[in-house]
Amino acid sequence: MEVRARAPGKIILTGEHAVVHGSTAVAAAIDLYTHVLFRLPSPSENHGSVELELKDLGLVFSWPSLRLEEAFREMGSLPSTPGPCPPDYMQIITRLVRARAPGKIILTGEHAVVHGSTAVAAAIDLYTHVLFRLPSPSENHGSVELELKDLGLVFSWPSLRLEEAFREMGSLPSTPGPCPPDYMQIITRLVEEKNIPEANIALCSGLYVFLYLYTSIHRFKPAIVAVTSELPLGSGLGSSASYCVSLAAALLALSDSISVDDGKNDWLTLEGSNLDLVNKWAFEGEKIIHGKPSGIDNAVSIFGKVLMFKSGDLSQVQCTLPLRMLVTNTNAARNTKALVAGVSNRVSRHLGAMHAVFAAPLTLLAKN
Ligand SMILES: Nc1ncnc2c1ncn2[C@@H]1O[C@H](COP(=O)(O)OP(=O)(O)O)[C@@H](O)[C@H]1O
Ligand SMILES: C[C@@](O)(CCOP(=O)(O)O)CC(=O)O
Repeated sequence: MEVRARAPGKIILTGEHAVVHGSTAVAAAIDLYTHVLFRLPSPSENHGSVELELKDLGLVFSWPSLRLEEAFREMGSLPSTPGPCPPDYMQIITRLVRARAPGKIILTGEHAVVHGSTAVAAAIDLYTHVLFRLPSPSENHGSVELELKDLGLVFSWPSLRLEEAFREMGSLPSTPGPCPPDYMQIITRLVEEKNIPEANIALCSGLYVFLYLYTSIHRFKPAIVAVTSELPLGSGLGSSASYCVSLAAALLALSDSISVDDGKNDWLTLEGSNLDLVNKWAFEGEKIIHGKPSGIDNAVSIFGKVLMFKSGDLSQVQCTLPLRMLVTNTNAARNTKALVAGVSNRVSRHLGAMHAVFAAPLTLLAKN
């Protein structure tokens, strides 16, 4: 069964805007139409979804019928006569996820941990928050938008532009792994197009991470992602890891890769394989920002509490008393990627001396 409908556009000859306030307007239909073709799938199509093809934009959206049924189950009854869209209905339609992940403080073993030594780190109660939402139908939003709220910056890539840019890649990654060089080249180009001022150049790596995670998990689907952080950026408190973790968690929560319980309004704590998946993606993000991270920052941001970490293995440190720490922000700008590379350079020149330095804090730990 198939139905086609069309309806024309209009031109307002006089009274535009005034008409909103009760004045008279004169308008005429024009002979440009929007066409809708609506068809029920044939039995052989084995089609269990509601599919929307926005042909002019080359976009297809599909919602499995079972998914819709599950999402709207909490609504007592669904509207069936024309009326304003009820707010709870709109919330289900727009789909919105908030995720947050904490920063960290490394108590001992910073840098040494990159070279296989043990480090001890604790999560702190300052968070990066990510809000990820799919636009409502009325927003007419054909872009992937990233709002960095604290910095007052908005970056937007039209979905069609992303699709065109990535067309040359055979297949896009969909499981966590290092960003392939040709993928990174395309991402770099997409960020360069934004002409980021020199003062904000450190942000570029955060944008690379965003585009890598977003396109790997959600391809080119239009969406709005807003980031805010309680952490100072680039001050050693792990803002990059908490950015990567909260971003990965928010993106995965609205994907098919992990399922979260929609029914609850409170914060959910991810567990088990879901947590591991977020950790893997976040670590790939950290690699983009830091070059060769140890993985301690994302591990602490993911698992919380106080952790002892060595070459990817971690164990929880039992603390019976609440830890109170006084942290001072020196406001001295630093670049973790360059520092990590600098230490590696020193290790290659003075191996013995550097290993003695790395081992010293552990001797202290062992004595206490
Ligand atoms: N809230 C955020 N918004 C955008 N980018 C962020 C945010 N937090 C961290 N980043 C990214 O992480 C980088 C800071 O990482 P890094 O230099 O390792 O410092 P930190 O010690 O805070 O982790 C920023 O330059 C940016 O690329
Ligand atoms: C220097 C290092 O030990 C920690 C980096 O932490 P931060 O991103 O500067 O907060 C590097 C690492 O462990 O990957």
